[in-house]
Amino acid sequence: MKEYWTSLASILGVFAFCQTILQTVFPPELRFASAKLLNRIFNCFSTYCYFEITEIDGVNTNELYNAVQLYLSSSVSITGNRLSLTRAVNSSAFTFGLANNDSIVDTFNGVNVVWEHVVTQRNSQTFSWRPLPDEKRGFTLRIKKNHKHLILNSYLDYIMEKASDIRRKNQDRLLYTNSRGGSLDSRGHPWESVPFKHPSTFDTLAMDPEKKKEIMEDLIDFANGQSFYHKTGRAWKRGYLLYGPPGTGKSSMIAAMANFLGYDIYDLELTEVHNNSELRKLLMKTSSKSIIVIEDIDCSINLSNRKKNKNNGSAVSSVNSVSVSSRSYYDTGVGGGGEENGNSITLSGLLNFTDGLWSCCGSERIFVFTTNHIEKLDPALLRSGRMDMHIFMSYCSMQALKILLKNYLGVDLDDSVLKELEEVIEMARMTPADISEVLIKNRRKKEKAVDELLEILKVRGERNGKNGDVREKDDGDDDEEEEQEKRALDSDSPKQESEIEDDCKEGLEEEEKIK
Ligand SMILES: Nc1ncnc2c1ncn2[C@@H]1O[C@H](COP(=O)(O)OP(=O)(O)OP(=O)(O)O)[C@@H](O)[C@H]1O
Ligand SMILES: [Mg+2]
Repeated sequence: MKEYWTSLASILGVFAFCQTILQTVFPPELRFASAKLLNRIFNCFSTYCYFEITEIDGVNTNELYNAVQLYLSSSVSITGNRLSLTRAVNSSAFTFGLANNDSIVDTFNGVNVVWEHVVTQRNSQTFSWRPLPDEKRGFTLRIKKNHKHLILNSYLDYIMEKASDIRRKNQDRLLYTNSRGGSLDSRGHPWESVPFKHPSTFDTLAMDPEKKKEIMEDLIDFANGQSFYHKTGRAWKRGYLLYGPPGTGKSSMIAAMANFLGYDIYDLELTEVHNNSELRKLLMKTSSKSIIVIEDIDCSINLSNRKKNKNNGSAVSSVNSVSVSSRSYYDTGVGGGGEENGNSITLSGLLNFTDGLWSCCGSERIFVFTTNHIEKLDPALLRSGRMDMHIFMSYCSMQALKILLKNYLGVDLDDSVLKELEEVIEMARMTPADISEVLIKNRRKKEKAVDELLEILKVRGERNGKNGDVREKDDGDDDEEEEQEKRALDSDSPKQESEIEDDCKEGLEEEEKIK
């Protein structure tokens, strides 16, 4: 041991001596190069190697830095003496961290490594096309050279995995939005986030239990399907289309999905996206284990079917255009849309977003589109691979009503009352949103709630019966669902503008009636 210390002292002595010689002998312009050379020589004799993990890697935020920070936060909270303590805006969780320029020893597979948190002031003259934080932060990992190949890769994988576990467990899941348009924040992110705290779950969701079970199983299969997707050569992603009248629980279903899987939500506001490349950049900045949502896809953008040019008898696909709603509904951009004007995204851009090469630049991602009018969507958008599962959110059925009664009033009703409700529920065509309003209003007086609900259902049922806009009971929701989908999927031929106009009017009239 004594010999070891003696040789170490002599090496350091030689190093200091060489540096002094350099300072005095070499002119200042050569000093930097000679110091670098000396460092290299010293590194050859050192038994350690060092890895710098900077917070910002060129122009992008370094995911590994965030992962290390989170990973170390779990161990420093137990072992550290001097800790930094942070709480992100709108977050309910405190995060421990290594204090600036402090270090900690970690052990992996019996090997000790040292992490140092290095914080320096950023040179104010550094040129950057976007604002950078004042401080330059990074972690330095020190590993013995002979352990490097043994642990480095598996250790980093382990850190990434552990960090995402911690993130999911400790941190609030996040709801991201692109409301800032395409502009980036100081860390290079186009998305803004807030903690996601929607209380909707599959338990609170009122819908047919069989259908609910099917969706839950599909989600579980997806989340556990890494090896399956790999084996079959498919990108690990899945698309769900939720369609049905307003107030039937489409947004609630998305929240329930996110809560069920523990995923973040990216709520993509298409009207804020200016062109295809911006759409691609947004996609690239989404993380794995997330749900990417485009709500009311038929309203936020103007979808024209893939127009077929019937000239010369041949069906040629022309401009596949999706114009943002800042333009008029009927200004579909045909012939004039596209990326050229710099202010519209094209249908092919949207299709590639969901199923192109770029769509798999991350993994384990779910796309959810919602619409009140499935028939207005281009069949290309609905095909399997893009929207793998089409889920019809229907008016309140008896099964769904039972769930609402249980959740809102906390009671199982008598068979006689249930029978009365069953007789009128289908004909009334009320949405779960309408029904829950009645129940919320009277939640302290349960009997009154049921009486009032029965009354309203009867009145609505009679009115619908008189208007004749409800088919026979046995014609039910399934048929409606099938018919809507069939219409949407069969509509390969383009709609005339007059047809679109009729659709739109019909939709508005229907919504008025529902209200
Ligand atoms: N199936 C349902 N189960 C439980 N609650 C529901 C359901 N549908 C609607 N609700 C209630 O109604 C409210 C509105 O529902 P939600 O926003 O999910 O409807 P939506 O289908 O997304 O409507 P829109 O098409 O207008 O966006 C929710 O806050 C929820 O409380
Ligand atoms: Mg909604």
